[in-house]
Amino acid sequence: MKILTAAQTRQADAATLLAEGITSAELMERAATAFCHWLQKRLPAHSQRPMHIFCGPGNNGGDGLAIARQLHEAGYQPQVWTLPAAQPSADFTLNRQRLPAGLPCHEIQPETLPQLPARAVVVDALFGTGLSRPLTGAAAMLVKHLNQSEATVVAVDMPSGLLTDAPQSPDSLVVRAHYTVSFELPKLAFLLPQNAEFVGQWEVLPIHLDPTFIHNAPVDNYFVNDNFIRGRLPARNKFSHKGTFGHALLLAGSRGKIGASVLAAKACLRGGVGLLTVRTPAVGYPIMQVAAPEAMALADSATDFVTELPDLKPYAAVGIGPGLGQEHATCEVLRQLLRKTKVPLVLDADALNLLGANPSLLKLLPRESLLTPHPKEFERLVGKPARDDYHRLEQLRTFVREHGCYCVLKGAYTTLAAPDGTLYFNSTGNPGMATGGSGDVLTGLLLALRADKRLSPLDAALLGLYAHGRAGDQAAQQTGEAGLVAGDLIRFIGPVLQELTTPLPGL
Ligand SMILES: NC(=O)C1=CN([C@@H]2O[C@H](COP(=O)(O)OP(=O)(O)OC[C@H]3O[C@@H](n4cnc5c(N)ncnc54)[C@H](OP(=O)(O)O)[C@@H]3O)[C@@H](O)[C@H]2O)[C@@H](O)CC1
Ligand SMILES: Nc1ncnc2c1ncn2[C@@H]1O[C@H](COP(=O)(O)OP(=O)(O)O)[C@@H](O)[C@H]1O
Ligand SMILES: [K+]
Repeated sequence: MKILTAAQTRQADAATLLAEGITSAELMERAATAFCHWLQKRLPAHSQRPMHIFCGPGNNGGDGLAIARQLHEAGYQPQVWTLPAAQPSADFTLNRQRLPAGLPCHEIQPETLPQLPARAVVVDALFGTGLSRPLTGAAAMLVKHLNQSEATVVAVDMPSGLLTDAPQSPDSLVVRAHYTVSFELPKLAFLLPQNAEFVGQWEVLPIHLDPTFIHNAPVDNYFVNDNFIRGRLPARNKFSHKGTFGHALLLAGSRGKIGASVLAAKACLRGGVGLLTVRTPAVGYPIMQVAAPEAMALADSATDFVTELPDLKPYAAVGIGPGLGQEHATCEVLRQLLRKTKVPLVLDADALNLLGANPSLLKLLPRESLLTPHPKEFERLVGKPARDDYHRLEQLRTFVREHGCYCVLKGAYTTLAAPDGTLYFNSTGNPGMATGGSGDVLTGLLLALRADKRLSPLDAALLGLYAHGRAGDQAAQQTGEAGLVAGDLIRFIGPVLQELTTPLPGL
């Protein structure tokens, strides 16, 4: 799914009017109907909860007025509030005129702000994608009032005051919505941690914007949902053998962190690798052999950490990092690996910390390597903290372009950056996965997919992220989010990959 900018959304709007031969008021009516259906499913008219719809001067306000009329017709009793405005938009004016006589509509004044008890439902239709500057005056006063109330707030398209694809100044006022109901495609603002307190739970409803426009629109950002993933994992050929799926090498573990290597090894095996060899410090050798008998283990001559790089000839892909430690000898293993390898690399955890601490290593990074930092590891990699979440995304684009690599910034909506700077925001996963070892499982799974010669680097990375999150979602249904441990994810990798496998075409 593409993520459009605010400007592109306006163009999509215009293209739709042209392609369908409809008026902007008709498209607005469609958006309002979609919103009302969403609300009616959750809040029946007979609930009798007080409802206040706050409308701004533009088309977001126009949506609010159309929503008010439609809800009134469906038996709700909303009250409408408009901001004083010198030049409201044409569709605002039209929908203001179309309000039925029995529907109360007031202009907002400081002394007439309504009481908003906890039972009240607020529809925020003040500003959407047309926001052009921080809120001041009556709008600012109203947003403060909404944010101080205990009412349930549902934002139309955007929480008012939030910009669609750029950070606003830190002291800007923004509505804190519990729900944001938007149209057609997700907005970049919804995917960033710094906006979570404003956006709440978000959803996009289809309003059938022109598919040709969307298809042709050039974008930097994609939202990775089920549709986007379908068709990327081919079914296994009847005559395939373990060589088809590759022999992976994993360098992982140190004393006290052999568990990380076991989690990554098991995830790699469940991710469908043909063969797996794990280079483990001697202390991990018996543990690995017992915990993951399907994997071959190569014991290092050092007891506590990895100090020797095995001969790389047999391997189709190499993963390095989980539980590795940052000993000097281990750093030298990484250096040799970066120099010698000719096959895909997956780098995680301490391998990334070593890269961050040794810029000379970063220069050796082979093209198309896949790095999987969480935000702190990413900060160590680039050497300076991000000003905000938008700046971090820019740092990510710069980093992958400079190093010709793929980089996965982990967290909610884990973001994959491709070497050309395109960003892919993953839609699966849940906060239950914020538990030690989840990242090790991801490394193992990605290693398996990079060893599979049938997959492009991009498809392997997208599939790995999506399947990892989906395994987390399925695991959490059984364990609950708090009860989820990283090992639970591994059990679900196989079934999830099966679900995502492309079936034969139907007859
Ligand atoms: N394709 C779709 O998805 C569809 C989108 N639709 C809806 O249209 C919405 C976009 O409408 P929009 O372009 O009219 O912008 P909107 O957000 O109402 O604000 C613009 C007005 O606010 C003003 N203004 C701006 N900032 C301000 C400030 N800080 N303080 C005070 N005023 C400020 C600005 O004035 P100006 O900047 O010109 O001075 C202008 O008057 C979109 O979010 C969705 O709800 C649907 O109807 C149909 C399908
Ligand atoms: N709130 C969340 N929503 C979705 N996924 C999450 C969330 N928190 C963590 N995750 C996922 O869990 C994994 C955690 O990785 P990481 O921080 O490296 O953990 P560890 O180092 O303990 O293995 C990442 O894949 C991340 O995307
Ligand atoms: K709004």
